[in-house]
Amino acid sequence: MKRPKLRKASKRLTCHKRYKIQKKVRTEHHRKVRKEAKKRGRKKPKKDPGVPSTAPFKEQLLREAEQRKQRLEELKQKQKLNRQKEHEKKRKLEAKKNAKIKEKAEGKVIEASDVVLEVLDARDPMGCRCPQLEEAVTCSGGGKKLVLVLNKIDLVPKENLEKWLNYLKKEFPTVAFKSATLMKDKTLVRALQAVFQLSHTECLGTKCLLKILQEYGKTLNKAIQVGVVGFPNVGKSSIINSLKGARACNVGLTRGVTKSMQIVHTDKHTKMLDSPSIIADPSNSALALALRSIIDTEESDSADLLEGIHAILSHCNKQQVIMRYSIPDFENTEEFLALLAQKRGMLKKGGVPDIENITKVLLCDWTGARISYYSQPPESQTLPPYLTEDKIAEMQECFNLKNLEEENNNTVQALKCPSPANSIIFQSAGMANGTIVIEEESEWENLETSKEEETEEEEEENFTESDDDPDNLEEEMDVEEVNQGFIRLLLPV
Ligand SMILES: Nc1nc2c(ncn2[C@@H]2O[C@H](COP(=O)(O)OP(=O)(O)OP(=O)(O)O)[C@@H](O)[C@H]2O)c(=O)[nH]1
Repeated sequence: MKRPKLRKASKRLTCHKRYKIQKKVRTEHHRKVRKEAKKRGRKKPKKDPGVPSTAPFKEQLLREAEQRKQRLEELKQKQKLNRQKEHEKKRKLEAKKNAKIKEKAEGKVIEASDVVLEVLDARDPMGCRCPQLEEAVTCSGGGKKLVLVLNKIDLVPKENLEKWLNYLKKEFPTVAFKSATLMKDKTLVRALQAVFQLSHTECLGTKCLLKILQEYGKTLNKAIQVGVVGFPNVGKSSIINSLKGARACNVGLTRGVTKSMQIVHTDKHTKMLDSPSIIADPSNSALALALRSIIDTEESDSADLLEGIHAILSHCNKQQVIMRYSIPDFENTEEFLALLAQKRGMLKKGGVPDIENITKVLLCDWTGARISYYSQPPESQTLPPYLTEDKIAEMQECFNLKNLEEENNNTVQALKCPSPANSIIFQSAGMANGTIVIEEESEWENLETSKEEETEEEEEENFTESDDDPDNLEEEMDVEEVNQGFIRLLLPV
């Protein structure tokens, strides 16, 4: 009797049959791949077999090939030169355009102001001075005054600051200033100011600056307009905010935050005019362009940015740079950037250092609020050609210079400064040529708000400002630091 089938028949094949099928699949696949490659055309370039040694006129053929190669290279070189020439032409055209706008725009801010505050970064005061601006104010007639505001004094050693104050006061009345850099969340700021007296919110020199402006207003017997002018990121808006005691103007790590002219009333008799920064002239040195020009994240040429970093590094003490950034010794700028990108975790796919981004971050760092470096004033006082002894006396007239010196001394005493050992020595490139560019049709934007509007704005600000906004990065970091400090202080020790 036949046994009933309990299970399904097994699908097992003999090895011979299985290998045969596998081989067939493989050859089919190869055939298909070859066919497709043939359809697409050859991908690999054919290897040049060279000239066989038996060929007649071999030497002549080789010479001709060499000549062809040379001609091709010459052509490439020519094209490169042409491109460079065009680039240069474009730059010159832009400079001319800026110079044309300058005549009108410069007139606008200077014309509108009774006093012009030229804001200088205390780390490189000479590099922030713009001869075109100083000449325009001192030679404008009409009794306009120019006052230098030495801002970011918290980033240079005390002795260096004193040297600069001594140097600059011989040319223009100079005020030492430290702006309040934490002015985002006003409620938090007020609370912290009241409880912990945090240095970020603390500004120094406000009393002194307001006093000299008010005194000048009194001598003129009218409300005065004060133009705040300077290169990008020197702290123009921060100074106005500090004088106002509130965040009236936008402040940011990136350069060129202020895009239009703005009016802020600090008191009944003083109107501050915040203006977009002076545009550095393309004829400036690479160092001046690196520190004083606006970095456009989309348009800036990465070769120019790299040249900028190279210029900064070559004007610094290498050992101090290595210590400041805690990186190993480096041979050149590219290596420095690669090491720093690795240290900061700025890597692209495959762990490749993101040189482009680290370059931009670094350039912002050098005009921002963190890196401490300092330059020395010139050994002897040489007046710029537009500044005579008479002009100096005219600029100092109506100001109580003795009082100003005392106030500056008080500011210096109250200041917490980095020691020279924690600061990088830097060699300035000297004054930077520039033009004040404001669009012809641009109007003054009145930022004066009523108290109610201010509180509304405040609430809105706290909700609308994106946490990811790179412009607010620093302020965010500060808030975070503050919060951490806050928590630390609240925790039991
Ligand atoms: N440490 C320190 N940082 C400051 C001081 N003043 C301003 N800053 C910082 O410098 C950066 C630039 O300040 P802004 O007030 O935006 O400078 P600005 O000149 O108005 O800049 P633009 O609008 O780009 O021309 C910001 O990150 C500020 O927080 C200061 O006295 N000390």
